[in-house]
Amino acid sequence: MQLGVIGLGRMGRIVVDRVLDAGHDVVAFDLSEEAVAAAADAGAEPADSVADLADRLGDDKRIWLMVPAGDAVDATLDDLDPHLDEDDVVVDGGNSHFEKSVRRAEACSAAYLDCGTSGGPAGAELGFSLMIGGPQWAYDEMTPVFDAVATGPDGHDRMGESGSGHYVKMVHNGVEYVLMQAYGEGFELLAEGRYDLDLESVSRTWNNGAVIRSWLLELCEEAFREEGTDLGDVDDHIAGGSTGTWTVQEALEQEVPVPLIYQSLAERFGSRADDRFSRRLANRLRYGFGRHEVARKDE
Ligand SMILES: NC(=O)C1=CN([C@@H]2O[C@H](COP(=O)(O)OP(=O)(O)OC[C@H]3O[C@@H](n4cnc5c(N)ncnc54)[C@H](O)[C@@H]3O)[C@@H](O)[C@H]2O)C=CC1
Ligand SMILES: O=C(CO)[C@H](O)[C@H](O)COP(=O)(O)O
Repeated sequence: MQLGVIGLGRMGRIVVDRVLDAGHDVVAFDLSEEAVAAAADAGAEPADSVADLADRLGDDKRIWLMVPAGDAVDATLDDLDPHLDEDDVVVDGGNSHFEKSVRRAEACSAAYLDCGTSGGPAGAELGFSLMIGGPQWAYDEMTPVFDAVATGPDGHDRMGESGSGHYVKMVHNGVEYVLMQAYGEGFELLAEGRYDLDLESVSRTWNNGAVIRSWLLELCEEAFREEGTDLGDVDDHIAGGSTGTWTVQEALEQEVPVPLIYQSLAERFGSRADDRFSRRLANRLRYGFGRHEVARKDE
């Protein structure tokens, strides 16, 4: 099969390499000329625009988008659409909002598959977990590519109709936030608690047979090994949060209680301010109701 890949960053480059390794052909485009040149060095055919990529693919185009979610997806689809027809297939492998994917599928001249991708850069060797939504025929058509990009045939499946792939990935990310928060709280208690513990040793021991072993726990072990048991100079600021926000918004709309996911998201937001208004007000209110001394900033 011949696959066009648009977006050759951390994730798109892995798609290129794994598809080439499986014996398929790849035509590659990115706004970054360096990224295109690097993909060409790896064996892909370089394209210098979206239109050029489409021309090089010929009939029955199979195209994988791995650009940042949002405007970049729409801009790419705007450029691509005049070159597409109903026999073509476009996969969006990024973290797009599922409702946008539904709208894009309706507007796209080709069959459109929304594909939640999990595994991060470690997927270069292991392969990804792929959660796919959209027409069955298009999923079947792309199966050789999904087999190559995923861990194998069990590493991908069609979740259902359009939007369902990105919906499942959105919830996956909400779960990811909670697991990170749970490990974080446990290790914080161990770090601040009664015993002088080596947290790399704790996580390594837990990773070997414990009920709570997992890949995220392996990444905790790696973090303590590389940063030290006190995490060295790693800041207490957590970036990101869009997919967790969408999960909470959807849970509110569906009236499904997800307190742990919300709490984990709130912890992220809280990490971005050292000077919380709510804490300052609570400090002052204790004076109001109890005449407790107000701690002042210059004290
Ligand atoms: N990094 C990760 O661990 C994961 C990322 N994702 C998702 O995969 C998508 C890609 O992520 P990364 O590869 O990490 O991002 P990245 O920032 O490493 O790469 C994005 C690439 O897209 C290119 N690009 C941007 N706009 C473009 C356009 N209009 N046309 C062509 N190329 C364009 C950039 O030049 C860059 O090379 C995002 O939606 C992200 O949320 C999903 C799962 C895991
Ligand atoms: O999807 C992912 C992992 O599964 C990506 O790493 C994503 O970039 C995480 O973003 P955020 O922390 O903002 O939710």
